[in-house]
Amino acid sequence: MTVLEQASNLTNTAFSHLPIIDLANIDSEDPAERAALAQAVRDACMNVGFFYIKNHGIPEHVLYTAYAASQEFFALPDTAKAALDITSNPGFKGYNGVRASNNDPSGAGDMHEGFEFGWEELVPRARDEKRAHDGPMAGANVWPQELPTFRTDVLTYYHHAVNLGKKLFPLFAMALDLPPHFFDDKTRNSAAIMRVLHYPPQTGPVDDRVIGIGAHTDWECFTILWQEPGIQALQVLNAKQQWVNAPPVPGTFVVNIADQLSRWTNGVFKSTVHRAINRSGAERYSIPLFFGTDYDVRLEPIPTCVSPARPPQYEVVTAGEYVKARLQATYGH
Ligand SMILES: O=C(O)CCC(=O)C(=O)O
Ligand SMILES: [Fe+2]
Repeated sequence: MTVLEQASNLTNTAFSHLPIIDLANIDSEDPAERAALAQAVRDACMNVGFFYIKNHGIPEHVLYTAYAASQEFFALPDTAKAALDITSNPGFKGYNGVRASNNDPSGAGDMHEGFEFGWEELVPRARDEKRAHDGPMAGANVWPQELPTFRTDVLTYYHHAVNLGKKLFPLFAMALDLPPHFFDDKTRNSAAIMRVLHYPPQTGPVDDRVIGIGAHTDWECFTILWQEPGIQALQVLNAKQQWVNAPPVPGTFVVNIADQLSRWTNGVFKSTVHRAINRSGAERYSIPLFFGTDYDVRLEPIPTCVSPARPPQYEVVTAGEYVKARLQATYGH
């Protein structure tokens, strides 16, 4: 079945859990195995917009080191974190405090603090060609001077996650009836933003307008999310408007389709609403990587996703313009 045939046959059943996709065959030489994997990805992207991936290949110690570094960062005094405030750096890099962001326009501020950074070589370069095309999103990363290994600890995980993201694009391409390398020349410059997040526990009565992160969709192509083990917080909205829990599953990441890929696929892939509430009583940390296309790519509908019966649904914008507009709305500047 072509991608559009499958899209027009969708029954819109409300999902009750997120599928788990095993990436063990991602490098398989066997076309049948790769096709089966691409079909599983297509089903998940059309029906849910979210899935877990296992056998992703990122070593546990890399994750643990980034996690430990983020705990140290958020334990710094407020003055040290405020010195890196996201509103004083171009290109939305740096720290945002508790309730400084608001992902749900009907909310009153997200109950988390975060720290954002984008592409940077592990060995810094005076002029990084990969950053020369960032346009509206241009701006260097900032790092806490108090923690000498923080930069390396989180950037090491960043590079692993970016490499994993690059391996997912051929699967998305195959799922969309495109040649496997369709996205290669649109993802040369790794427009990928990582955010380390800290959610204080919310106990007792909770104002629904002030939750960990309010209901939202993500803005890039897809997100690869690491969640703190053992703490349920993430919830995903299904077609019946029910919140479905997406608990951490050991050895997996959550992957979700975001707005760029949904717009690019003319709505064939779903960018699904989600939120997080930490009612566990303990601190919670999570680390999303938002993987976009190069910021100068125009999000024109992919040809396999358009037909007379399914005309283009979205205005064409560049990826950078789209992300910047959403960041401005969320951080209020
Ligand atoms: O922390 C989480 O589980 C979700 C974070 C999230 O949705 C986001 O940062 O966009
Ligand atoms: Fe999100």
